[in-house]
Amino acid sequence: MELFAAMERDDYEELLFCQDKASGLKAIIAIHDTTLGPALGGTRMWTYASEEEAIVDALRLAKGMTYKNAISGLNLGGGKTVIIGDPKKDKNEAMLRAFGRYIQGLNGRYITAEDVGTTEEDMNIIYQETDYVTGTSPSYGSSGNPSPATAYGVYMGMKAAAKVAFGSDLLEGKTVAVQGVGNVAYTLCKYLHDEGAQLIVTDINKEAVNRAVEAFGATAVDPADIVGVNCDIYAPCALGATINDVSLPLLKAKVVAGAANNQLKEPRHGDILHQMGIVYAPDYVINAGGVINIADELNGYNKERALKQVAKIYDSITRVLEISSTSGIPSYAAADHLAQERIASIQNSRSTFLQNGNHALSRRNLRG
Ligand SMILES: NC(=O)C1=CN([C@@H]2O[C@H](COP(=O)(O)OP(=O)(O)OC[C@H]3O[C@@H](n4cnc5c(N)ncnc54)[C@H](O)[C@@H]3O)[C@@H](O)[C@H]2O)C=CC1
Ligand SMILES: CC(C)CC(=O)C(=O)O
Repeated sequence: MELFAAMERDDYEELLFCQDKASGLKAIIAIHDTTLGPALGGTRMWTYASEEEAIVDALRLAKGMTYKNAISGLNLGGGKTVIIGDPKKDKNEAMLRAFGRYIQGLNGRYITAEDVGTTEEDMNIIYQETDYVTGTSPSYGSSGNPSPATAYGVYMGMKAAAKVAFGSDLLEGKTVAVQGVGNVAYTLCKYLHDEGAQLIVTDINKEAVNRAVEAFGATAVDPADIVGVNCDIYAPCALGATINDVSLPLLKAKVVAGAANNQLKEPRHGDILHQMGIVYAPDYVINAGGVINIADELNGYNKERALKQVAKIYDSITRVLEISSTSGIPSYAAADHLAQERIASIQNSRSTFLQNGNHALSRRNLRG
């Protein structure tokens, strides 16, 4: 893989490879863009088939965070980490602490949190080594695991998409097919069940499926069958790239709205969804609840204030779908325009001189 070419394509700032032989740490921190502020994005631990697959995932996820944070109105840039390994077998305290020291070395350019394969307890361990970690336990004054806030945002965004597709945002009586019933999707299923939606679920983890069947009376199907089931709404809530050439012809839903990052394998799959008349709630808009919640931590966490912000995902999805409809462009493209516009407007605003610690004048004053 040509690393610099890959970074140049989407103008990444930095790619950091972190290795610690004793603990087994092999991590990749990708920082895409810090125009709006420090890069904030979670740490994913996964058993990648190859180092290249891990790098590509880190890069794609980091760029997604830049756009997510921008469109959500946050003063944060985009970054993400992947740790190569099986979170059930390979994770250990020394590894997380070694990783924490790498984050500390970035001196605030990157702030981490949970993603697939990492937990609130892991963030508490990382916190032993760095200040630049969020999603630690509430006892540390933090907002805790971001998944419930993410689920709430997905629920609100799904309602907004349903309004466009079905003329009403009521989900009662609608059938929702959920791919992956992990941390986010379990809470999402609770919201949907409470509103009277019917659930069809799948997961590669049997326990996760059983939990949703028992709690919400969901119907379970095999992972290979979920995309083709008869349903009104399809909610991808596992890993990325599941909207692709294989899944698209099978899709029967009128709406795609779920928590997973990077749902479209390639942008052209978003074009196909648009041509098929399927209402697609762009992933990084609908799943921003976790980062919106966590961003509130940086000002001293207030749950009520944070969840009010998360609820606005309903308006963000409505706006994106309106632009898509009036401009005749796919919804993912409408979202990209809005995110790019915000970054450009900050980048292009007049840069008036402000004396700060980094300027030569201040350094001279400090030296006396
Ligand atoms: N946790 C959060 O706050 C946020 C999560 N996301 C994204 O949402 C998605 C889910 O995240 P979490 O719920 O936190 O992760 P999780 O690890 O708790 O849940 C993912 C679930 O998907 C299942 N899965 C994996 N591959 C599958 C497949 N091929 N078919 C069916 N099931 C499969 C896993 O067994 C697991 O139960 C991820 O893409 C994540 O990046 C996005 C924004 C925030
Ligand atoms: C705070 C995290 C939930 C942010 C993140 O990594 C994401 O939104 O994917």
